[in-house]
Formats: sequence, structure tokens, C-alpha cells
Amino acid sequence: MVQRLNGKQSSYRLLMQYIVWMLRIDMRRVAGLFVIQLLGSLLTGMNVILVSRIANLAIGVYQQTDPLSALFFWLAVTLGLAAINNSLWPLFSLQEEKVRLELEESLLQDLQDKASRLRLEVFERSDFHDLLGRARSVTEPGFMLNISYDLFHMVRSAFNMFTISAVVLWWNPWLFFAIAITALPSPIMKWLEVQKLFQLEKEQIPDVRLRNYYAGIMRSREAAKEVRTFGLADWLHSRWQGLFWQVEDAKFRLSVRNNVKHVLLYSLGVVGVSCGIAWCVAAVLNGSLNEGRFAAMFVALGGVSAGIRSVFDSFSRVSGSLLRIGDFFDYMLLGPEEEPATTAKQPSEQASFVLEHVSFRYPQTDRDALQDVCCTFCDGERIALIGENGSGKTTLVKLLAGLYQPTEGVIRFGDTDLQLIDMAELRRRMAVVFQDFNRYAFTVRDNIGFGNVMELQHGGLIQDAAVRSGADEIIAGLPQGYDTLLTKQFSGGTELSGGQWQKLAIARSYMREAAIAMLDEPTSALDPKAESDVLRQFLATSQNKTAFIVSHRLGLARFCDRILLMQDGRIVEQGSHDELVAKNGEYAQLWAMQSQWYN
Ligand SMILES: Nc1ncnc2c1ncn2[C@@H]1O[C@H](COP(=O)(O)OP(=O)(O)OP(=O)(O)O)[C@@H](O)[C@H]1O
Repeated sequence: MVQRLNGKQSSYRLLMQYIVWMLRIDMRRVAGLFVIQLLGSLLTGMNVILVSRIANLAIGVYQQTDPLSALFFWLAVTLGLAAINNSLWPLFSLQEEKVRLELEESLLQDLQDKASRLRLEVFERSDFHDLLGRARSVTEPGFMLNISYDLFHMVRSAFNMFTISAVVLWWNPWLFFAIAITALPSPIMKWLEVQKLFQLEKEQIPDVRLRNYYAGIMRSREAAKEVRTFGLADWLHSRWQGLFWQVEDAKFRLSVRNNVKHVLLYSLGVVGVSCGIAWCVAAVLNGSLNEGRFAAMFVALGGVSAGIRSVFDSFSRVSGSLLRIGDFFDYMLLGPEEEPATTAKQPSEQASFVLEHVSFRYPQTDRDALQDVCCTFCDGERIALIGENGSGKTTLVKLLAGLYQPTEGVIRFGDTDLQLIDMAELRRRMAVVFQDFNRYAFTVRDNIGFGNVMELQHGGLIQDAAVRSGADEIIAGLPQGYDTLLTKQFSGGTELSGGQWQKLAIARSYMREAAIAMLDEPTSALDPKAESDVLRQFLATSQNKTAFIVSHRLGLARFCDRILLMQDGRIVEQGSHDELVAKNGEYAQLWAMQSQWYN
């Protein structure tokens, strides 16, 4: 089961986590950004006081009670400070851009590292893909741009608001509270809306993923053949369209409701500021407020209201982004992970496996793919796994390769529980060809060399692997030989047939001198000659190896030391070919059935 270690976290905790994380990435630059913010805001606050001073001086000059030079002096000071304030922002933007890029890179790296550590069972769960989809949205270009911009904007607006508020509070505290109370409901509403939108988007993620899946099929080169042959385009489009509007309509309805509320609450804020200005006018008329202070109050009242809105608007956007970052942190705490090499045990030299009452059920299914399997595979033994489709052969191979853990029972490698073994080390001793092997859109050299990435530059080894798998003849006919790009997605590439790809996958497994070989239907796409070459090669190279081969070709199985016949996740018969034929059971019937085509 997917373990998520933390529950819903408060915005405050997430904000702290985010700030700590930013500081961890580039403490010097992040601290520098805060200092620039602080300076800029102090300058903005001073500006309000200077406006008051200049207005009073202008009146004084007009009434000839103050000298013109004093007015020019304070005007020069104000302009000077404004110039300093303005020059801070290009500096701020450059620093911010760098911090943002560093954050984005770190996010992507963390996301990818985590995915490579998670156990494969986790990938089988749909809720994992929902969470991954939400966590990935954090790494979209622009997300970091917005959150860091909003965060710094919030800090800057808060500094501005505090300095302007301090001025108004000092001159008239009641006026300040009246403006604050009328200005607050609108941004608080916005904050609540952000939470609702996040919740809605979270619920919509499975539909959005499905919608993207439909779109992906319509765009995919691989699917294009069937989409056209079976005329699926209209059906896919109508499904995609239905989901598109279902998702977007729900968001639009929420947006309409929010906008109506906003208009009402914003008007309340305007009423607050208007009342404040009316109060100032009355104070000027009754002589309790001089003209200079009136001018400054006029600026400051609007400033307080706009400041409160600006702080809370940025806060709403930051908290919305933090909720998404929260998904990212949740994702980073997912488990279970593979055993870290530092705590894991070294695998024994003897490549033997013991399965004790092993059952396995894929996550989110209600049926065991393997049921109570008990078996021993000795060092150097060659095993053929046969059985009808869905009987559990591939699942058994995946468990032996340590890719999945049994849901019940234990698999031992040598004497040690496979779960406790350093899998990276054990996998270095394994050569595996999966039934659904990867077709990398890279060069032939890479496609073979990935079997032993440390030897990717070792041309001789790659050529040798190609010769053993029979891929060398294909490569000789390619335009750039081993450097041919195997994809039509990028320019200059080419494409191979299914069987040719399979030969490359087999060559990949020959890249390491492995003590354990696992081949899951390695010849399903090969022509008879190629199949016979590959099987001969397998029998020759698997001498003294612990080897497992999954195949429906019983002709091959007869050359293995032991055959395991599987049915419904159980081993129903096992023994050598001769023993099983003599037993005259299921295997004997299958053998008779297949051999009749060759008689
Ligand atoms: N990823 C998965 N999630 C859920 N169920 C799965 C998954 N993979 C396989 N199964 C189920 O597990 C059972 C065993 O599948 P497995 O692939 O091991 O069969 P197999 O014997 O290798 O079949 P085949 O000969 O068709 O390759 C089947 O019932 C299958 O439907």
C-alpha cells in the first residue's frame, strides 16, 4: 500500500518548509532578496512622509513663509530616493530569476530521484499517478516564477502596508481600523476561493489525466495506425471533448460565483476609503488637519486599502501555490522505497532462490497473481516457465528480479531475504530481457550499451553483444551503423521492425557477464531462423548460470534442467521434460498438442 507519511499540512508549515528549502538551495541570494525587499519598502514608507513635507513646503513657499531652496532640497531628496528605489528592482529581478531557476532544477531533480527510488508496486496504483500529476504541476515552467514572485511581492506589499499603516495609525488610529475592516473581506474571500479551486482541481485530476490520455492517443504515432483503421478518431474526440467541458465548466461556474462575491466585497472597500477621505475633508474644513497632511493622508488612505488587498491577494496566490507544493512534499514522503544500499546486505555468490509460500497481488486488484508458491532454484539451474496466458510466469520473474515484493511469504536469495539485499548489487549480476522491453529513441549503440551503462563507450563489447544476439546483420544495413538514431521523432532517425528491436533487447542483456539470466518470451517476434539462433545462443551461454526463460515454445523447454508449468498463479507441475511426459499430465497434453503440428 502507498504510505503517505504526512497528512494535510497548514499553510504556515508549508511556507516554512518552502523557505527552508529555498535557503538550503541558495542562502546568500535568498537573504539578499529579502534585504532588497526591506530596503525598497522602507523607501516607499519614507515617500509618504516626504509627500506630506513637500506639500506643506509648497504651501509655505506660496505663502512666502518657507524658502524655495528648502522645497528644492526635499524634492531632490525625494527624487534621489525614488531613483535608488527604482534601481533596486532590476537587481532584484536578476537575483530572483537565478533563485527561481535553481529552485526549478532542484524540484525536478528531487522528483526524478524519488521516482527512481520508489518500489514498483507504487507505480501500479492510480492514486500514485494522481498525486504524481499534481506534484508535477509544481515543476511546470512558470510555477516557480509565480510562487517566488508572489512570495516576494507579498513580503514587499506587507512592508509597504506596514509603513503606510504606521503613518495613518500615528495620525488617526480609528481611521486606520475603519479602512482595514472594510478592505479585509474581499481578500479573505479570495483566500477561501483559492482553497476551493485547489480542492476542485484535486478532484478533477483523474478526469484531467483521462482527458490527456485521449489526446495522447489522437496524437501518437504508434496509435495512428489503429485509430485510422478502426475509425476511432471521432469517438476519441467526443470523449475528450466531453471531459474537457466537464472539467472546465465546473471551474467556470466556480469562477462566476467568485466574481459576483468580489464585486460586492470590493465595493465595501471603496466605501471605506471614501468615508476616510470624507473625514479628512471635514477635518480640513474644521481646521484640525493642515493641507500638507491632507495631501499625505489622501495618498496614504488609498495606500492602506490597496496595501491590504495587495498583501492578501499575494497571500492567497502563495497559499494556493503552497497547497500544490504540499502535494509535492507529500509525494516526496511516499513509500515504500527500495532498501538503501547502506543498510542492505550484500548478495551471496551462490545464485540460488528459495520461495516459501509466496503469494503476490498487484495493488488495487482483488485477485492473487501468484498463490502460495513454494519452490527452490539451485545455483546454475536452467528453468523454463511455461503455462497459459495470465498464469503468473512474468509476475514470478519480476518477483525474482526483486522488482516487486511478495504480499505473503518470503523469497530468499542464498540465505537472505531478497527484501534486505542490496538490489543494485544483485541487479549488476542479472541479465534480463523483459517481455515489454523498452525501445529507446537513442542510437543503436545506446540501445545495446544500456545493458551495462559503465561500458557504454566500450565499442568492442557492444559489437560482441550484437553478434551474439544476431543484431549485427541488422546494424550493418543501417545508414550510420551503431550511431544510427532509432526513432522518427527526431531528425535523421530510422525505425526498426518488431523482431529487429527484440534482437537489440537481447543484445542489451548480453552486455554483462551475469550469473543470473531472465528472459521473458525473448523470441516472440523473431523469425524461425533468428529464434533458433537466439535459443542456441541462450543454451550455450546459460551453462553454469541460474537461468529462467519464459516461453510458449515447449521445444525449448525440453532443453532446460527443469520445467515449471503454471496455472492460475500456482505451480501445478514441475520436473524435466522426460519426467513430465512420463507423468502424462497437463504438460504431456500440451507437448502432444504442440508436437502434432511438426509431425
Ligand atoms: N500490472 C498489473 N496489475 C494488475 N494485474 C496484473 C498486472 N500484470 C499482470 N496482472 C495480472 O496478473 C496475472 C498474471 O499475469 P502475468 O503477466 O504474470 O501472466 P503470464 O503468465 O506472464 O501471461 P502471458 O503468457 O500472457 O505473458 C494475470 O491475471 C494478469 O491479469
